[in-house]
Amino acid sequence: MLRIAVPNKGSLSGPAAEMLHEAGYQQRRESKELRIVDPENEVEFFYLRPRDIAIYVSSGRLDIGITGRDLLIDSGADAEEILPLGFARSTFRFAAKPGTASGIEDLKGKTVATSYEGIVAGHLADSGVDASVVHLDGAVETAIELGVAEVIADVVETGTSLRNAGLEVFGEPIMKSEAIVVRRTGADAEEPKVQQFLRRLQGVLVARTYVMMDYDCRVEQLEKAVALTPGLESPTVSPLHNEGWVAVRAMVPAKEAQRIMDDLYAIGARAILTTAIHACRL
Ligand SMILES: Nc1ncnc2c1ncn2[C@@H]1O[C@H](COP(=O)(O)OP(=O)(O)OP(=O)(O)O)[C@@H](O)[C@H]1O
Ligand SMILES: O=P(O)(O)OC[C@H]1O[C@H](OP(=O)(O)OP(=O)(O)O)[C@H](O)[C@@H]1O
Ligand SMILES: [Mg+2]
Repeated sequence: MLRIAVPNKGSLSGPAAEMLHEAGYQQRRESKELRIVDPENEVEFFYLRPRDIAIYVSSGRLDIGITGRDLLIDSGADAEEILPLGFARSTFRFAAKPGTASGIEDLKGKTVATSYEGIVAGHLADSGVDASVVHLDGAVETAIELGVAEVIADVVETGTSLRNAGLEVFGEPIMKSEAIVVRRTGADAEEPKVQQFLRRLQGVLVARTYVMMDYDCRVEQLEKAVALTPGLESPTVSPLHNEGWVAVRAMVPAKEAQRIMDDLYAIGARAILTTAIHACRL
């Protein structure tokens, strides 16, 4: 049975459960459940604090886990990223009152408040900057107003929390994060159960980003049309009853679907349809 760690709370937990559900796995019915078994899929899910997940996985007691890239790096655990999942995207940045600092070199001798001490201490050491780090559990934006630190380092998504606290980011982003799948560093990459789990999640990612497109076009326009819809391997082309016409079917990126439909129409394609993909294996 594959043992998988899933975030039990916070920004990662809802979207992770949704993705697992879309991939055909049973998920817990109420938020207090700590573990569930999905016997049909031979998987056991453990609901853990996102911050702890890389540590459990590195111990080898759990096979894989879903966490944030920033949390993996912060933990320093012996675990590695094997698949990015595209949700909970954020950057990790320094911020301060406007005019306080413009680059990391300005942090010398200052105090930085953060919930991600591992990332910040590592980044300061790599940059050769001598600054103090104070660990806070959350709401670190308030630490400057309350005099605990001159600078903070925190997760930034929309920037609303910083704006509300009258703070501004400075310097280069320390890192970019998103939800990821992790496993113990050097664990068997070919393990069939792990591979099957990853293929299912990849199927969800593709189903979310692609749509299926069908259209009819004249044979003379086929090469131009196929250049607009190259598909993954290559599009399916079938003859139509009307001579001189073919039907074409290909997957296209959902974001580009409307533009591609306009371009196909412009070269004479007709009956252009898109349909959602619910699941797939590539
Ligand atoms: N506003 C946000 N937008 C996108 N990702 C976020 C946001 N806040 C936190 N994250 C991501 O969520 C993960 C942290 O999860 P964690 O549960 O520790 O904190 P949280 O989501 O802020 O929840 P809480 O503060 O309620 O405990 C990190 O990977 C972080 O990058
Ligand atoms: O750029 P934004 O869109 O404002 O998002 C970033 C904020 O979201 C998270 O805070 P959360 O609400 O989880 O509170 P916390 O600081 O207590 O973790 C994070 O710690 C930032 O404060
Ligand atoms: Mg938070």
